[in-house]
Amino acid sequence: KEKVEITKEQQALVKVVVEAYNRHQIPQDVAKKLLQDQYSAEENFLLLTEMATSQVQVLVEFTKNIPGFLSLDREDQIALLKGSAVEAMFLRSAQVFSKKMPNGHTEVLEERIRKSGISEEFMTPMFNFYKSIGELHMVEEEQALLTTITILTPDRPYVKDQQAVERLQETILDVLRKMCVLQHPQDPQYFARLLGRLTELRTLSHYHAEMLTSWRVNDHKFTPLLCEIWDVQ
Ligand SMILES: CCOC(=O)[C@H]1CN(C(=O)c2ccc(F)c(F)c2)CC(C)(C)c2c1[nH]c1ccccc21
Repeated sequence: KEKVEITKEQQALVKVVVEAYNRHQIPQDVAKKLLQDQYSAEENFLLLTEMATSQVQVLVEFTKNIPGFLSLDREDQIALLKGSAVEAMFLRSAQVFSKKMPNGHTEVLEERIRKSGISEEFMTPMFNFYKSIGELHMVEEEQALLTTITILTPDRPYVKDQQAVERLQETILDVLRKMCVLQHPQDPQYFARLLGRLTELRTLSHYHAEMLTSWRVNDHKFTPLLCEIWDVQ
């Protein structure tokens, strides 16, 4: 039985990433606002765009704290951010959605999200993904490292030095794999299941591109930052 142990520098790496991840939490107040009152679809949509805009700002701040990220080529940093923004949004959404809420709140939240002018066809895969993330009961280290792995995906469009990104991603994958073995000794497949979620995430981000076209049709407004990061208009 191979003795799995996390080295001192790996512990330091996890500490930096988790602290950054927790420091850059989305203010939960948007979710609370959505839960508070019954708004119109337009108001719900506006709340969601506010939530997405602040999440992008949070994402940029978070990536600066990923060890090695700022030493990557500047244009590659942008390519990684742009390429992972939607996936990071859905990962964060899933984490917000699967947070323990007073009973009945999750259903209300789901119903409010459904009534925000988004076509029904995207809701099913989206909520299925949230459920599959929720079922993993990830600890915050796993959430932070999984988000980091998503950001450090080497094969995003326009990334020039993929090897440099791969080296960084491998460092994170290695410590996450060890943590999963230590954290879930009874479930040797846990690490594989975590990575399987990243595949589901990519599918969701394809749906998101289609969602955008349907929103444009109903002339929904987006913030300049969202237009930039989501390639809208
Ligand atoms: C963490 C940042 O996440 C977002 O901003 C998501 C939030 N999304 C959620 O399902 C969601 C999850 C938990 C909540 F508590 C909540 F309130 C929403 C997904 C989506 C509906 C597709 C969306 C978001 N922003 C938009 C802007 C315009 C249109 C659509 C969205």
